[in-house]
Amino acid sequence: MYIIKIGGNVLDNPERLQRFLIDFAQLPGPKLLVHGGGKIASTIGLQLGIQPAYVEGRRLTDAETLKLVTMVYAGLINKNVVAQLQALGCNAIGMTGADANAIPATKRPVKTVDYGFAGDIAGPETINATAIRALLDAGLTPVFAPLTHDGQGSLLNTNADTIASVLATALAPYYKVQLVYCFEKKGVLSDAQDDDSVISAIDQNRYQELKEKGIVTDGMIPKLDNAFAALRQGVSAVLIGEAEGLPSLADSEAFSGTTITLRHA
Ligand SMILES: Nc1ncnc2c1ncn2[C@@H]1O[C@H](COP(=O)(O)OP(=O)(O)O)[C@@H](O)[C@H]1O
Ligand SMILES: CC(=O)N[C@@H](CCC(=O)OP(=O)(O)O)C(=O)O
Repeated sequence: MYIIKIGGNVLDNPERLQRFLIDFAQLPGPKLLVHGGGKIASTIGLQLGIQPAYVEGRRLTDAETLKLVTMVYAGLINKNVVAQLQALGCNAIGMTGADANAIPATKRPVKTVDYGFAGDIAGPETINATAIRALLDAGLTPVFAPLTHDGQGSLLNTNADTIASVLATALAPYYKVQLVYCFEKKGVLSDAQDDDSVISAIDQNRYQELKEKGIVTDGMIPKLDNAFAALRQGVSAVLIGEAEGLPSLADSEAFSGTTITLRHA
């Protein structure tokens, strides 16, 4: 099955999003979509007087920000993506981690930084894979917003790349899972200024090297950490590429993005 993550810079662009959803709707077999939306939440937050703040790629989520991201992720983005997929003949069902107790989490403990209502997922074993499989078996396509819950009535904000990785790992015992991170660039680049400098494959050693040289930075670090975590825990394949790359997934030769591997092939 396919687990696809779509990032905020594509969600923010109606034409690119529509093209991506057309391709996603056409993917064969069971599939699941995880969306981000950090950029849209920040833009709408600023209009409401809420300043975005991040530490190491994770948003500081105070009580007001939690309300904001709940409205934006679970409401505006999730429901519009579901409606667009319905129009394309894909029977999507919108989800957060609270729905069907799909993704329980715990509020991140305060150490040097107080992340507020940010949720940490203990591991794939805490995911309600039974409920997600029931949806897939019913022919539905779950569309996850990046929200989890603490089991005591509070939603929590969780990085969308992490949600995609943990869901892929939790479903790996039941399906041959291909996890694909789609974003606005063609893949992991060796030169941030050159869109065509895609690195075709990255293993763990190369990743260390790229990090040390400052070639891989910012949001790409948690994305790659999540990619390797998924591979180590039974996910069959992890790919990072542009949103327009979905039609090439069936043919690995045709895929022009970055393939993540544990060790060099
Ligand atoms: N070597 C690299 N190649 C491509 N993108 C990179 C690289 N290093 C850092 N990045 C940054 O990582 C970002 C993607 O991660 P993230 O901000 O989490 O976005 P999203 O969640 O939308 O996928 C890119 O927009 C880019 O700015
Ligand atoms: C805790 C945390 O950082 N949550 C993220 C969730 C959204 C997200 O991951 O969006 P992209 O995939 O578009 O970056 C945030 O609020 O930005």
